[in-house]
Formats: sequence, C-alpha cells, structure tokens
Amino acid sequence: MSAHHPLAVIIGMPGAGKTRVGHQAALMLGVAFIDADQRVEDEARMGIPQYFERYGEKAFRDLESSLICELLDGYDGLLSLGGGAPMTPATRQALADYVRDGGRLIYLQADSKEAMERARRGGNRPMLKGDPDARWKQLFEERDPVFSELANIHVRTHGSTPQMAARKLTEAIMQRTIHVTGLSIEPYDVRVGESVMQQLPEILGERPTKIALIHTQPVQRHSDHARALLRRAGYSVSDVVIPDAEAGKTNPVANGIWERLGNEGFTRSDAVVGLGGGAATDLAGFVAATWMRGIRYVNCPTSLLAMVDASTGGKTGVNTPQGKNLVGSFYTPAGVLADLKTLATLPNDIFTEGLGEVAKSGLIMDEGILDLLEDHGEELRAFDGAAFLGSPLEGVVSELIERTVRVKAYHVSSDLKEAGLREFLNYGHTLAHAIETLEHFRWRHGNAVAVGCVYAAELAGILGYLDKDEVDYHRSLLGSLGLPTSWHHENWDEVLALMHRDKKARGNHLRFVILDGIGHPIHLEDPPQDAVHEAFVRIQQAPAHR
Ligand SMILES: NC(=O)c1ccc[n+]([C@@H]2O[C@H](COP(=O)([O-])OP(=O)(O)OC[C@H]3O[C@@H](n4cnc5c(N)ncnc54)[C@H](O)[C@@H]3O)[C@@H](O)[C@H]2O)c1
Ligand SMILES: O=C(O)C(=O)C[C@@H](O)[C@H](O)[C@H](O)COP(=O)(O)O
Repeated sequence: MSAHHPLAVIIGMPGAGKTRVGHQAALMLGVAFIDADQRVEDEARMGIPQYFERYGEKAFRDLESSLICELLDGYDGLLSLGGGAPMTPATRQALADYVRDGGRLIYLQADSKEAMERARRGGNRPMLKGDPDARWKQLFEERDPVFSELANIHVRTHGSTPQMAARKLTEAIMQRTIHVTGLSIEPYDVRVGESVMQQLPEILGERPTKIALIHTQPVQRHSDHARALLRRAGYSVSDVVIPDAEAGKTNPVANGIWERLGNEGFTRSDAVVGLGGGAATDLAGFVAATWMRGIRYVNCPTSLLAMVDASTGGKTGVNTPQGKNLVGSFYTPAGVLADLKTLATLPNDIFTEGLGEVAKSGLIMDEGILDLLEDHGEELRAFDGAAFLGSPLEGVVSELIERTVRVKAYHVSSDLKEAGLREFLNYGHTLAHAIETLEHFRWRHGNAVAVGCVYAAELAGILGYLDKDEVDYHRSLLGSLGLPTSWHHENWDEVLALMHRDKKARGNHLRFVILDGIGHPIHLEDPPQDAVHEAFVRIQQAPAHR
C-alpha cells in the first residue's frame, strides 16, 4: 500500500469508541488522526445535527462520501469514519477498493450495552432520534453484516479500558496478514504481529471441542499462554510435550501422540495446535494430517525459521534414520499465527539460523529481502530477544517475515505438491539435508541451508550460469548475517549418496535448483559428476563451522 493511503480506517457502530480509541491509538503509533465526522463539520461549517436538519440525510451522505474518498486517496494517517458512512454505496465501494489494494479496514466492536450507553451519552445523534437504544439495535441489524463483510480486521474491545482498547487497535494495525490460496488449497491466513496468538479461538472455530496442543519444553511459557487462551475459550486442552528439536520429529513420537489421541477420544471434529520451532510444527502438522486421515490444525510458530517457512505451505513430516523429512504429507493448516511476542525468548543463534531461509527466499525471488538484509545485517546479527519488542528491529523483522512468507505463498499457491515451481523453495536444500543427516542434526537446518546455497551457487558458477561476483555475493551476504558458508566432510561418497535421496532426485539422476542470476531460479537436471564434486571441494575451503 502506497504512503498516500490511510495506515488504517476504523468503522463501527455509534458509541464503539472509534474517535476516542482511534485518537489514542494514533498517539501510540505516532501518526496523524482524522475523524471524518469532524472533517464534515469543518467543511460544512456547522454541526452534523444542524446539517441533517437543514439539508437532510442524502446531502449529508454525499458530502461525507466525497470527503472520505478524498482521504482514502491522499492521506496516510489513521482515519475514523462516522457510524453510517460505509452504508453509502460510493463509500462502500471506495472502502472495498482500499481493502483490495492492501488497506486495513478495521471493524471496531464494543460490547453492545456499553456502546449504546456511550452513544446515548454522546447525545444529539440524528440517526438515533426517538428511542436511541431501539434505533441503535435496528441500525446494528442493518449495519453489522455489511461491516463484517467489508472489514478485513476485526477488533473486539469488550471489557477493555480505552487504553487497553487502543493497545489492541495498534496491535491489529501493526499486524501483517498474508492470505494463502490457490489450486487445491483451502485458503488460510498467516498473521504476523504482537499478540496474534490471541486469535487462536477465532481460527479454530466452534467445531472442535478437544485440542491437542503440541509443543516442546523450551517454549513452555508460550504454550502456557496458548493453553490459557484455549481453556478460556471453552476448549478441552491436551498438553502434549514432545522432545525438543529434531528428536521430536520422529515416527515414535508421532506414534505416541496417535495413541494419546485415541485414548482421549479425539474425533474428526477436534483439532491440533502446533506451537514452537519448525520441528514441532512439522510434527504437529503430520499428526493432524494422519489422525483419522486429517483433522484441522493451526500453527503458532515461535522461531524465526518456523515463522518464515516451516509453519506455512503444508509440508509436514518426520525424519527417518535414512534422511531428513522422508515421511510426510502435504497438508495445509487452517491458519498460522506468528506472534512476535514469542521471539522475546528466542536465543540469538536460533534467530540467526532462521535468516538462512530468509536469505534463500531473497536469493530466489525478492530483492527487497536482500536489500533489508544488506541494510540491517549488523542489527540482525546482534539480535537480542530481551530487547526486541518495541525496538526498530521489530519493524525490520516483521517486514522480513511478511516478505518471506509471500515468497513461500507464491510458490505454494500453484504447486502445493511440488511438481515444479515449488521446488525453487528447495534452493540450497540438496546439500543442506545431507549435512544435517551426516552431522546427526548438530547442525541447525538454517545453517545447513546457508552452506547449501553457497554450494548451489558454486555449482551454477562452474556451469556458467552465475558469474564470480554473484557466487561471492552469496558468501558475503550469508557471512555478514553470521551464517556459515563452508562445511567439511571427508567422505564425498556419503555426501553424494545422501544427495541422491533428496526428494527432487528422479531415478538415478540428481536434480538441483540453481540460479542463472540473482532472483532467477532454474532447474538443473543431472549435472556432470565432476561439476557436482568440484562445487563440493570449493565449499570446504574455509574452516568448518559448528
Ligand atoms: N515444513 C516446511 O516447509 C519446513 C520449512 C523449513 C524448515 N522446516 C523444518 O523446521 C525445522 C527447523 O526449525 P527451527 O529452526 O525452528 O528449529 P527447531 O524447531 O529445532 O527449534 C530450534 C530450537 O529453538 C527452540 N525455540 C523455538 N522457539 C523458541 C522461542 N521462542 N524461545 C525459546 N526457544 C525457542 C526450540 O524448542 C528448539 O530448541 C527443521 O526440522 C526443518 O526441516 C520445515
Ligand atoms: O516449502 C517447501 O517446498 C520447501 O522446500 C521449503 C524448505 O525451506 C523446507 O526446508 C522444507 O522442509 C524442505 O522440504 P523437503 O521436501 O526438501 O524435505
């Protein structure tokens, strides 16, 4: 959305607090605030009740609509609209266009009794003449369906003080939503922002009664929060703690959970929530995909890597002793809630690892990601969870998450089951999975991907697809983020054998994703053996990283 459209537009019933809460939220965000009703009064040089009386509702709505349309196209602060504004067809169309172009249209919903009381106290509202409560209820019947459909963000302020409501509003405004849709995908949203985990009940819906909350021990604080939210919303929650990291991504662990779901009577209408790093969300998705041949699941990723990659796109699965992710299913979540608050406990080295997948996404598709990584490399490298929330780095990280998820959504949308285009997301992974297996998972996935990208770049360089500068760029970018760019292993045959087990291989032929320019991935079928080996030799030239 360009800088010349409002940061967000607030709609809602009379008395919902659009002006008061909106103004407070604008102060918190440090942006301008305009109340459209005030604009109308300034323009008309009289109060709205007088204008109504003198010229009637039609004239008022025409004036209101033309002012709102102007503001939607040229003002970049927070805008609050009068209660009935979205009911005017021209305004409604302009708001629908604003949403279609990426705008945030927020339906502010207060408790009806409180809103009626405030509306009554506000006095002299032409639309509430007569019996204000009865009129309010009648207007609600007419407007609520329109507002609900038009708005792409809903903020409920029930029981909140104005300060708390403003905080909720700012969180909703700062939230980023990526809509994932496409062929054979039931559409879902990836929501990124502070406190988005609170939306868990909304995404799970009313159908499930039992929830299996699958998580690891290091994220206990966040799973406690999720469990409390779920119990408050009326679900019966089974807390399922799995072994940490890759140790949790195994068939015996999945089997233990199947037994538990069976013993606890989980049916097809129940659901799974996967909370944690990518290993936990991969395992949780796999359990959801297989239990009774598929039940609903929602991912709450808590590591950078899980937020940008693992939680989205529907690749679920477990490792086997023979290699990484060899058993699994393509099974998409009902939603993904990437709550930035969880990053406050993320250790620096695990954050950095996630940058490996972020950089990969930049290298295959999005120069904007590369620019952000180049401009903020030092701050990213120094990530400190305790100082993260509210820091300037938070904005950078949330933009990186959004952009990376968009790259993923683009590839997944037309190729869920990885027949071609989606394979580009596997850039760097042919060697990466071999490294992880040979290192018995002491190497983190994102670190292995970083080395794998350098390997793929070297291979492309040897075969004439990339020039030396582009290969060097891989090393300098990844190195500047604190990621490894070299790996040493004595036994080439072992490496080669594992690369043949990569899911892109066909028969006895290796297949790679390489670049023929930064941002231009291509498939490389069955490359010459000596080039595949020579690229391996080249990535061993620096000291091995652990
Ligand atoms: N399904 C996919 O499309 C996909 C994509 C990329 C990666 N993956 C998989 O994801 C896994 C890697 O994910 P990862 O990097 O998150 O590793 P991980 O799941 O092993 O998590 C790393 C560590 O960080 C801890 N942790 C996570 N969030 C935390 C937080 N907020 N505070 C404190 N500790 C936290 C975890 O418990 C773990 O100890 C690999 O198994 C990889 O294969 C899957
Ligand atoms: O989503 C995809 O497709 C990917 O390839 C994303 C990768 O970053 C991710 O590591 C994925 O888990 C790799 O899958 P695999 O099929 O190579 O096991």
